[in-house]
Amino acid sequence: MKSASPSQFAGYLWVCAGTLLLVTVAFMFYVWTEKRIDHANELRYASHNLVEELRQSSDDLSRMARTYVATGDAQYRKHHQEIVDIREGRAPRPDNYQNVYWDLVQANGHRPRGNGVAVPLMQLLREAHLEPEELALLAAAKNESDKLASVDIAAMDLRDAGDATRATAMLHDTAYHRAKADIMRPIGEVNDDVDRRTRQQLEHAALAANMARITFMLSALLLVLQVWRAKRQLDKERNEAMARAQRVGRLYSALSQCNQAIVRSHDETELFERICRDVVNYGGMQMAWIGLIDREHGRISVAASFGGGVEYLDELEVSLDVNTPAGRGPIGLSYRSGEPHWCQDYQHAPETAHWHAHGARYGWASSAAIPLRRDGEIIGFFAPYSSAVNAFDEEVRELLLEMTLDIEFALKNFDREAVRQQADQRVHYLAHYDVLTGLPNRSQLHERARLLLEQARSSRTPLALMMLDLDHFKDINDSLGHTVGDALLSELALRLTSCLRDGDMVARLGGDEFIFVMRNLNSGEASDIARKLLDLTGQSYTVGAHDLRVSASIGIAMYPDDGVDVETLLQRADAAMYQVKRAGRHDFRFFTAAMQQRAARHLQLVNALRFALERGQMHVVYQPQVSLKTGRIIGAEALLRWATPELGAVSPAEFIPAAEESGLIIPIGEWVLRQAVRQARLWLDAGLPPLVMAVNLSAIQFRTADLPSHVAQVLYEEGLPPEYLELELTEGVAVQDPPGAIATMNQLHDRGIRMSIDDFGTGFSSLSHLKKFKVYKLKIDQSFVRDISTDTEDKAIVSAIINMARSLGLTTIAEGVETVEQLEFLREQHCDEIQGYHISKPLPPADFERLLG
Ligand SMILES: Nc1nc2c(ncn2[C@@H]2O[C@@H]3COP(=O)(O)O[C@H]4[C@@H](O)[C@H](n5cnc6c(=O)[nH]c(N)nc65)O[C@@H]4COP(=O)(O)O[C@H]3[C@H]2O)c(=O)[nH]1
Repeated sequence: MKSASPSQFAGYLWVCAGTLLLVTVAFMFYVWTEKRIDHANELRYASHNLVEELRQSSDDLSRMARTYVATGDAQYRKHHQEIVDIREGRAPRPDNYQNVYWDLVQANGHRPRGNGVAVPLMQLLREAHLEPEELALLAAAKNESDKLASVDIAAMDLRDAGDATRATAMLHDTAYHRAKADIMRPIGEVNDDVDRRTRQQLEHAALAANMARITFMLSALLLVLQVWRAKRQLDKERNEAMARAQRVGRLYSALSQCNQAIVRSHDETELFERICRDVVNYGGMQMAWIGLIDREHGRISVAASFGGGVEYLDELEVSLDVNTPAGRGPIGLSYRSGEPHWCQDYQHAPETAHWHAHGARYGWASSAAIPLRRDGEIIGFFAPYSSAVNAFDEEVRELLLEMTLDIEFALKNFDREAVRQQADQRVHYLAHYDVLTGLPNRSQLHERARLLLEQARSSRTPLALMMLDLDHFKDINDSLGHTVGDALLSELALRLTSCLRDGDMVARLGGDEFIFVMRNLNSGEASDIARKLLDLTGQSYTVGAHDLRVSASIGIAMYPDDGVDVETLLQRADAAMYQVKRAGRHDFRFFTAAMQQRAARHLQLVNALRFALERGQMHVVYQPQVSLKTGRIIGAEALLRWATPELGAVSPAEFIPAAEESGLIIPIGEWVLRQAVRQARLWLDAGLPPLVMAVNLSAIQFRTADLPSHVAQVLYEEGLPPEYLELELTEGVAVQDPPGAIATMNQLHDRGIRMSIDDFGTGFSSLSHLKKFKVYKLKIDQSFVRDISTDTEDKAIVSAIINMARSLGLTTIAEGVETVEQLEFLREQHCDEIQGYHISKPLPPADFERLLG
């Protein structure tokens, strides 16, 4: 799949050019060697001509001399002289001088014209590239010839002198012949030598020419080969360019498919699958997979795959651990470098060695590992495989990287979408569920309860709606903190859920209030379940270091008897639950019509109480407290009275609990305290006998953080010494948080304020606690006093309380004393003080003053 780069074809062209140069050089060498042969032949020819000219000139001189001697014709002597002159370079050489000078003369009857250059023959011979030995032989021959020419001249002179016979003899005698032979022999030797030398040169030149020819032919062949290769390469490159163009086109369509996949995918898994499919179908890859990092196990798990040979992944072992072979592959390398890894030759690359055998089965020839990032962190890898080596050229890499960027972009979008969906789900959850317990909240309760009611209606079956509220749960929150309270509620929610049957529901309305909606349940079964719930709630809770116990109050409303809609049933279960609370808590009750009235009354009271003080509807009355020892009034209990035009006079026994439950007891109680303290000061100022003013303090008031300082402040502002004030506390103040109650009592005591325990005997005070309380008086509840004249048990209780108080050094006062009998019994038992109608009903201040006076 790899395309040859253009430079490779250019390389081939360069090789062709080089080969062409070689061909040219070989050819030139060949031409040169051929020329060398010609040159050698030429030299040989020239040498032969010159040597021949020496021989011929010598012969011509002899012939001229002999002819002259024979004929006496002067021209021959002239010729003789001309030949000598030409040979010595004294006369110009004839234009077309042939060696046979005489023949020239004879041919046209004219003497040869001397148009050539006058050069001595010996000089020409010296320039004829002859060997020195050859030149020496020719010089010797020339010398002999010159000598013989002198003999010729002497013979011709003799002829001129008339002695033709002797002249002829001189030119034909043995000496002449011998001299001639001495000329011819070296010339022959030189000729032979030149021939031999030339032959040698020719042989060398021929050898070189052959070599040059072979070189030329071979290089020409090579050139043809190179041209063929270049042509083939060019075709290959052209084909590859076309294939690349097609592949790039495919990859672009893969990229476009990838973008479509991003748009169309709804989640990560779908996207990954589409990407793998597109890169195979459109991107020309054989197989592709996406693996995600499994950080827990330090390996890669396949998230999506597509293509031929995906079975490869079944047994694939890839890790990120550099210490294992499976962690040193392309993915491991990419993970550690943070860069894509391109393995262009899968079967031979060292990094894929671990998978060579496995990959060979599927024909992988190249592979890539491209990191996928989310928020900058590598979360996985995109791994395309190809059956061609070098599949990942620049374009493919760029496109794959672009695809990867697109995938990362999509992941970011999915994350945003997921965050948005999570936020939506969270909003939905918060709208329908209670965060602390995971139970349905009020809105979900309404929705589901409506459905359950629908079902009950259509199946004509009963349905119970129960409201469970923890007793004094606020005390746990206040004393141990909300974390402990929350933990307890969570645990409680689990317990309550365990009681549910399929299709029933429990919801938390907030605080410590839980609602159950239970289908197909008659009142008997509802009672059983309520008991079970009370039992479950009452079991101990271990929260951190605390071992806690709580109780609950449950109100039950039944469909269809008590109501047919959620609102009504809720309201009625609430009324029933309220009644349980009023009746002492830790119980369950079914709704009754009377309850409804009471609940309505309660609501009416609370609403009216809000405006009672500002509308001046309240006042305080005072009931005297008498010492049994002296019979004198030693104190007064301040008792609140409330009357409205609509409700008339309302009993404190009715409105005080309503004020406590609504929290209104705080401002009202403060008002009473101030009124009572102010009244005590007025009586002191009026010079009446000093008495202790007893003021009822609700448990809720007692638990306000700044109570001691507030009381001290009121005393200070009203100018009453603290010893004239007595706070009547109920036993309940210490039940929830004994250490806290003791601390408050200590602070009050430190400020000189007295405290008594009201209604003693009705609560759960333990003696051990009582010892720690800084109270000075116990007030025996009137329920015991009422029947002491007739009921022996009450007698015993009252007697026990008085004795116990005495042993603790506490004063006792009996309330609700209405008869002499009661008074007598109390006196017998050494009760210290009494209070009751027998002495006086609670009185307005003026009446009280009269009583004192
Ligand atoms: N049958 C009968 N009753 C007698 C007799 N002598 C006194 N009483 C009544 O007994 C109650 C005594 O007050 P308590 O036990 O503190 O019980 C009080 C007290 O707990 C609460 N209360 C009244 N005023 C206040 C107040 O200002 N603050 C607080 N926190 N509670 C108050 O309301 C309760 C009821 O108060 P009252 O209706 O005023 O009722 C008073 C009083 O009128 C008697 O011989 N026979």
